Amino acid sequence: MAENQTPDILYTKVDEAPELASASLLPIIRKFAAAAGIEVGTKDISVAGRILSTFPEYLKEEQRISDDLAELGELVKTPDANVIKLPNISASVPQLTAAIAELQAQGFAVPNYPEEPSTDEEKAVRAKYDAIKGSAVNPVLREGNSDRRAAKAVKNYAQKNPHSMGKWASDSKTKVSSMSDSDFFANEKSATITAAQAGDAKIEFVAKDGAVSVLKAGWPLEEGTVADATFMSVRALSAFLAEAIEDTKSDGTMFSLHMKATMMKVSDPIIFGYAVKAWLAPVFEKFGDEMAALGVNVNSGMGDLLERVKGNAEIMAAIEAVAAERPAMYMVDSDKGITNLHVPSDVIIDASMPAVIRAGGKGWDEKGQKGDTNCVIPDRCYATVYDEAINFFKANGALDPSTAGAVANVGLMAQKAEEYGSHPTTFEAPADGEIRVVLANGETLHSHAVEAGDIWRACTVKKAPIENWIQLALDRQRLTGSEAIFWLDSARAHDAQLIEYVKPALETAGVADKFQIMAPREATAQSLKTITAGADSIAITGNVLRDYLTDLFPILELGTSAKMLSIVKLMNGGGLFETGAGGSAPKHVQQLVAENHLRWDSMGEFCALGESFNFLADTKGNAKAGVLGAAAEAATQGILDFNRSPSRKVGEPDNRDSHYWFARYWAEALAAQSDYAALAAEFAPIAKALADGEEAILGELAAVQGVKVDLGGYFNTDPTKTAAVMRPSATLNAIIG
Ligand SMILES: NC(=O)C1=CN([C@@H]2O[C@H](COP(=O)(O)OP(=O)(O)OC[C@H]3O[C@@H](n4cnc5c(N)ncnc54)[C@H](OP(=O)(O)O)[C@@H]3O)[C@@H](O)[C@H]2O)C=CC1
Ligand SMILES: O=C(O)CCC(=O)C(=O)O
Ligand SMILES: [Mg+2]
Repeated sequence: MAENQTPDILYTKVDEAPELASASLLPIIRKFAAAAGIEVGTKDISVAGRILSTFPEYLKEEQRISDDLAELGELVKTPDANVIKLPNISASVPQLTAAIAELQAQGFAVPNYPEEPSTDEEKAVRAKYDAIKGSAVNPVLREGNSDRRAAKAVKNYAQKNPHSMGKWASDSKTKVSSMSDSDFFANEKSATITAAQAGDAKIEFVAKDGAVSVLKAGWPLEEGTVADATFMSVRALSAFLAEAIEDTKSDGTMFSLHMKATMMKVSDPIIFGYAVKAWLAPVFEKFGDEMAALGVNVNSGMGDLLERVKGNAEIMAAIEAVAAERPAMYMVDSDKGITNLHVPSDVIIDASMPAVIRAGGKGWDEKGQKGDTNCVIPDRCYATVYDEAINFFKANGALDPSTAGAVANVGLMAQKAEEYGSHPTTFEAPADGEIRVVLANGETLHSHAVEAGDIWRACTVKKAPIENWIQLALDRQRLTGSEAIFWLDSARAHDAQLIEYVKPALETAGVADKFQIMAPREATAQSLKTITAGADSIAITGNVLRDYLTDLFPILELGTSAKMLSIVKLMNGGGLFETGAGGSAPKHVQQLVAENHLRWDSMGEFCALGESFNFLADTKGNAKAGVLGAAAEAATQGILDFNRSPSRKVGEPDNRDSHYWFARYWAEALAAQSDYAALAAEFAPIAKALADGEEAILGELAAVQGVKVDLGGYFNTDPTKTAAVMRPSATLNAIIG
């Protein structure tokens, strides 16, 4: 590779558990790749990295770093992209402010997050931080639709080694509660943009007196784009939340709220804030002004609120008095007193609802007791999936992972598709009035009468991504012969527009009989029936259901979504290989710091690695990459066959042990192959050294566990300290270099 050229493969530097894992795994990957002349570069997309690259003017020359996310965002639009993307933090405001404080303490003079920006400078800083906040990475890199599924070997392993499942009682009181009206589902309008309507649209607010203000101008709508608008009435939301709290109390269950405040970074923290307000309603009635003066912002959660009011004994007493009257609360960490409402990013629906369902409908309350829970999901667009799953398991008992088939997913994700691209077009109504979408030709596309504070949003999905998604579905169905269902609700405005694309495409391809179109509730019931019978199904879904289902089904089938294969065929020809379908597992970092055991499972990385090398082989005719890819697949199989995945408990093999085994099986497979004699010769002594060193290496890895460790930071760890913690085997390091 010539200098200054993009490396053959780019591996992302992220945060939390997967980044710790990289400190051990990446040196191994680099060594093996280098032997085949393949360069593996890195790009920093961590939240700390994004903060530092955004504020060069606040930093000393030597502290400045490049804007790697912007560079990657360009690269994924080219056929040369070959990116291995690990999960990264999508920061809520409390996470963002914690990261800022840590960087400042480390000597980086980045500005504070302006809670209430007033000067122009503060407003500019706030706008920059808002671009770092929430799901700021994935939508930039996802220039393709997603193909998420369990590799055959992973699925076979799960069937042979079924994980534990909670029991579902038919009289379980666990349920899903949603609004019955005035939510996003009820108010949705959708249309497909015609040639005459295409061009830069704007979003306007029309006050009661007729005054028009522009909420967003220059909003490009291309021909063929499906453009939606909807809103949630906050008056109805507040009434619903108050009722849900009372209902939970009379059920004798615990209250839980499941949102996606990270990807839906504008709307969902607001909804979360209304829940905090509803929970503490009597306190707000009495002390609303005092709390406002103390800078309370409910959208940041109860944790932030308590921090601000803790000096006021009266308010604290009022909060305690309310707690005594409330139902039990679903906890994030009952030992530490962290509730569901503490931080908006602690309970994230895609991971949290499957965890409840896998546990047999159970959560943990303040006393650390297991119990049934009222799962509050205000909007109905997708809540029906969980409602139906819960009904299904109440009626049929828990899924049996030893016999269950698999639900794979083909997700419409490219180019900020659907709700997950809506944050720049989400607004709180400034007053009572009307919000409308006005097209380039002057026509009003959608309009809604709103009340002050209502959460209005518009979102789009473009024609080329829709067509690409349908094609991907056709390909996956043809390759597998599985049941294939488009999860689309003909009674929902947006879905009805998509069906207008899907039906003719299926007819043209002559495969209409191989696909079904079902609303999410019916599709859930059908898919669960199919996998219960041991067969497979392909869920062809929009972006939100892609996210939800690729945690739900793997967590039920495999025990975790960490083992998913997550391929994004980029629309311009490149490849983005996401590792797993889960997140950055903050719990795992806490455990590592407390007892030097990292239970992160790198199966997602292993699967992505094989795919990435194979892709390099296919697209660049790099035969050596193909050999490395096949050997990486054999190593992945070895991890499964010999049970080398990390254990959850200190004192047992962890993430680092699994990397040793991966390196060993990889080297053995390379030494054994005959396609490239030179590679075999190069890896034979490495394989031998790894085998000869087994006892020493495993001993050195085991010896370090059980004590506290220091990483020199949380968001911006010290690379030397992290490497020392994650690479504690001198014997292994001597072989890997
Ligand atoms: N693609 C991406 O970039 C994604 C990023 N995120 C971000 O990650 C953070 C945490 O999100 P959260 O919703 O809590 O989800 P996580 O998936 O990080 O955590 C949920 C649980 O899943 C299990 N888990 C996840 N990955 C692994 C793994 N590789 N090995 C073993 N177990 C695993 C762990 O459970 P156990 O208790 O069993 O160990 C973990 O505590 C947030 O900042 C979120 O925004 C979230 C999803 C995707
Ligand atoms: O980008 C994010 O915030 C989370 C992404 C996610 O959960 C997913 O893609 O499954
Ligand atoms: Mg997800």
